[in-house]
Amino acid sequence: MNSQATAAQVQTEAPAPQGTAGTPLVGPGEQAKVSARNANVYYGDKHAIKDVGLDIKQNEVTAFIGPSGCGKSTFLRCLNRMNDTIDIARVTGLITLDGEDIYAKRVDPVQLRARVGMVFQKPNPFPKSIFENIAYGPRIHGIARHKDELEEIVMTSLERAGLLGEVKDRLDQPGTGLSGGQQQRLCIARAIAVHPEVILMDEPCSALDPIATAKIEELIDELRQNYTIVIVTHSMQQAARVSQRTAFFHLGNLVECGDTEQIFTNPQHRLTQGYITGRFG
Ligand SMILES: Nc1ncnc2c1ncn2[C@@H]1O[C@H](COP(=O)(O)OP(=O)(O)OP(=O)(O)O)[C@@H](O)[C@H]1O
Repeated sequence: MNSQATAAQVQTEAPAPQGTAGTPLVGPGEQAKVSARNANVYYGDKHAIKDVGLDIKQNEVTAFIGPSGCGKSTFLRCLNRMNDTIDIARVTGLITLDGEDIYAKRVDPVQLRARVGMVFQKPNPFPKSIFENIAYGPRIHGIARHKDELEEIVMTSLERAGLLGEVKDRLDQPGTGLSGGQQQRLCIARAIAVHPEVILMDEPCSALDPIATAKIEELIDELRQNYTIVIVTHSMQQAARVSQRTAFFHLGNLVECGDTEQIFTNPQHRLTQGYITGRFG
């Protein structure tokens, strides 16, 4: 695209992004794995997420970027009802998984969170053995019927999380004794063990060194063959490396969402351009 066209397409108005509140964002014939329409989140009087509409495609990595406090984590938590655990949080609008309203009365949030797993900023293994960290979820969700099956799930999950080789001889040792990067991969293995369809990651590398970060990024790329992944990140380099789609948030608005390459090379909104070029944020 030439620079004239680019300049013409960069909007100069304040963030009232067209098409983010309710229009379908996936192409014709495409089914979004997760969709939001007119999603709002309030913490008491504070309006933290404002009329957001977004489609998340299956087997892709979608990155949420934007300045601190813009609502990335709040919106991420809408996608598996983690905001339910915050007393003052209120969510309105429609959020669907495979077309079904996840806030419908019949939906059990615990079952939902097995389908839409979460990995947090700080690795948070349970104070139990490596084996038990993984086995706990399948056991309480009734996924494994007997011991052999449980062992199989633990091994497969560790393998998929790229951790099996490092821990196979110490499965009975505490998960908290692993390095930070290993702990985060253990948390990813724990999420995988209950057979999720979507994995939400809230700044999963922010507590890790560059080598551990690179391992998690490689893992994210592998995992998207089998899962739909949404990642909140402060690192634009990370968003560019791991995601196929990027959504830029600002002051609770979804300003722009598109192919990652387009967002980073040809953003449509001046706020996105300002953020990715480091002019604010
Ligand atoms: N539990 C809460 N109670 C009240 N306000 C909250 C709560 N959590 C978040 N907020 C507010 O909602 C807004 C969005 O916060 P959120 O953590 O979602 O932003 P973020 O983009 O993820 O920020 P960061 O990049 O710094 O993690 C902020 O103004 C924040 O202060």
